[in-house]
Order: sequence, then C-alpha cells, then structure tokens
Amino acid sequence: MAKISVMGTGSWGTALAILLYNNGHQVMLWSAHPEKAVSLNETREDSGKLPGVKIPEGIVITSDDKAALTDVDVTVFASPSAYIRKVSRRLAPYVRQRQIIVNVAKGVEENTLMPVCDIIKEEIPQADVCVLSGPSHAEEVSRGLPTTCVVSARRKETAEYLQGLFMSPVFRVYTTPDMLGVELGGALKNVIALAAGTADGLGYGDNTKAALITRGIAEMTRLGVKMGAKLETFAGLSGIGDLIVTCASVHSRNRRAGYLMGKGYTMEQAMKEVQMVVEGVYSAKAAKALAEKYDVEMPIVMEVNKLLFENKPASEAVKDLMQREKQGEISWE
Ligand SMILES: NC(=O)C1=CN([C@@H]2O[C@H](COP(=O)(O)OP(=O)(O)OC[C@H]3O[C@@H](n4cnc5c(N)ncnc54)[C@H](O)[C@@H]3O)[C@@H](O)[C@H]2O)C=CC1
Ligand SMILES: O=C(CO)COP(=O)(O)O
Repeated sequence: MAKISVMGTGSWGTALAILLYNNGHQVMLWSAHPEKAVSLNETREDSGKLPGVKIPEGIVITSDDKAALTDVDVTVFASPSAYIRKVSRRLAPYVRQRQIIVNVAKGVEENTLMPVCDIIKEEIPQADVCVLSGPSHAEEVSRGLPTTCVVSARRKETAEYLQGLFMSPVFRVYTTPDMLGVELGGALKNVIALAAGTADGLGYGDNTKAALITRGIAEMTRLGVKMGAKLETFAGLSGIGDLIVTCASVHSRNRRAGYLMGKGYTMEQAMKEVQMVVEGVYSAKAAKALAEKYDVEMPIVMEVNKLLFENKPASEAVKDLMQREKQGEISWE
C-alpha cells in the first residue's frame, strides 16, 4: 500500500483518486479551493462532473497544501494545464527531494511551448516528474470500465513502480521511456479532436472522421519525431489511442466544443456551454507555434487555429483542407 495524494478535484483527479483507493492505497484528494473541498466532503459526489459516482469515505478530501504533500510516496498532479504552473509554484515549498509527481494533465503552454511535465520540473526542480496518459475518460474510469494507459518516467524502475500502483483488473498500464512523445500525443490530440467535433457538427460522416483521425496522427507524428519523440509512441495508447477516443467519444469535451462550433457557436460560446476544461483551445496556438518553429506541415492544426481565433467559418476550413495542393501519402524517395 502506498500513500498517494491527488492534486485536483476535476473529473480526472476524482476518477484517479477512486481508482487508486480501490487499489488499496491510502488516498488524499486535494482541491485548490477550500470551498470545493468542503462541499465534496459533505456530498461525497460531484454531481456536475461525475453524477452518480460516490467518492468513498476513506478518501480524505482537503485543501491543505502541506498536509497533502507531507509523507506521501506519490503525488498526482491533475489540474488543467493552464493552472499547472500556478499550482506547482504554490505547492513547491512542500515538495520533498526526489518526490515522485505524476502529471496527468494534457497540454502545451502557450508562451513557453513547454509540455506540462517541463513546467512542473521548472517550478519544482527537486521532484521526479513522470506522466500517465492514454485513452481514459474519467466518466468511464470512475465506473470501472476497462481502460488502458501508459506511464513514463526518467527511470524504468520508477515507471514500473507506478505501473504497479495504478494497475487493476479494469485499468491496464504499460510503461515507456518516451516521456516527450507521451506528452505531445496527449496535448496535440485535443486540437485534432476539435476538428473532428466540428466535422460532426457540420453533419459530415464517418469518412470525414476517419480522414481527420488518420491525417491528424500524421501531423502529430511529424511534429513529435522532429522534436525528438519516438515514432512508435504515436501508434500507441497516448497517440492514436487517445486521438481515437477523443475524436469519437460522447464524453470528450474537445469533440463537444468542436461540435458546437460546427453548429455555429463561437469558441467562447462553445467553451461556456461545455463547462469543463477544453484543453485543445489552450494548446492550439502552441501547436501552431511548434509547427512553425520546427518547420513541420500541420494543416489541420492551422485550420483549427483559424476557426478558433480568426472566426473562419467551419465549412470554409474543411473546403480549404480538401482543396490543398496535391500530396503523396508517403514519400516516393
Ligand atoms: N476528464 C478526463 O476524462 C480526462 C482529463 N485529462 C486531463 O486532466 C486535466 C484536468 O482535467 P479535468 O479533471 O477533466 O478538469 P475539469 O474540467 O473536470 O475540472 C477543472 C479543474 O480545474 C480546477 N481549477 C479551476 N480553477 C482553478 C485554479 N484557479 N487553480 C487551480 N485549479 C483550478 C478545478 O478545481 C477542477 O479541478 C486536463 O489536462 C485534462 O486534459 C486527462 C485524461 C482524462
Ligand atoms: O484526454 C481525455 C481522454 O483520454 C479527455 O478528453 P476531453 O478533454 O476531450 O474530454
């Protein structure tokens, strides 16, 4: 049994706290907001985000920074990527040397182009920062539906230790040394899922969805490999796996936001309607900037940026993607 704190009471933090508790660990769930910790303690359910999912009484819910980080074996950082830097800075004084921190957020910071693990490392240099990612909607994990993920760490032993903590009969975890690839897959798939949702909103079919997923993973892989990630990672759970689920699932916030934009909502209206974090909107500019920095062609990412930030009509974006200059699927050289 390990002592684990989960930092963040969004749907993913809550689902992972329940998973880890059911695996027999001692679990604390921390909220950045005292009032949220108080209300969750009373209701033992987040009826807005995970209706019908009970948070076991054995999980201690707190907003006390020090208590949540004292004598823990592992801490899981589950805040949305936009808050990770602020949360890391706030918690850094309570983090011991070589503390294992598992990042589960998916994003790239807009102004620094850093994936989430790098942000945590910068703010908490004494920590051993790892990542868990994959096709894993909280709504399904919290109900014990079979799910697979991948965990990556600097050292193989740490990755295997974490694999053991998270694994359960309904939650299968693989290990990988490719932290960068895992992180990029998780962040970039959200941008492509906005496009897939938009296509749904426009009333397009399964052919269109398959095209966006396939050409989307091609873009993600091109960028990732140029940045130093491994090609195989993009064919794995944190790459194509997560891209498929996010483009197709009824639970996906990114797909839903895209769907609403396909129906004519502005980005702001869509985000308001979805009510939970839509990471693709925050990562889209960073993905575009990375494509430019590494000189990689990412036409879907470019069109999503126009849709989000230049009010380009969705149907125009699709037309422009379809009528791009002719291409080979693989090189003739
Ligand atoms: N929900 C899911 O199924 C999955 C989510 N993720 C990732 O996990 C991360 C968290 O997502 P969710 O739990 O879904 O978020 P959510 O939309 O359910 O909840 C938002 C979270 O933001 C927190 N928050 C709001 N204002 C804050 C502030 N000023 N400072 C710090 N925290 C603040 C809230 O307390 C809450 O924990 C995201 O990066 C997401 O991509 C990854 C896998 C699955
Ligand atoms: O990352 C996720 C599933 O693996 C969650 O995706 P959404 O944020 O689109 O719901």
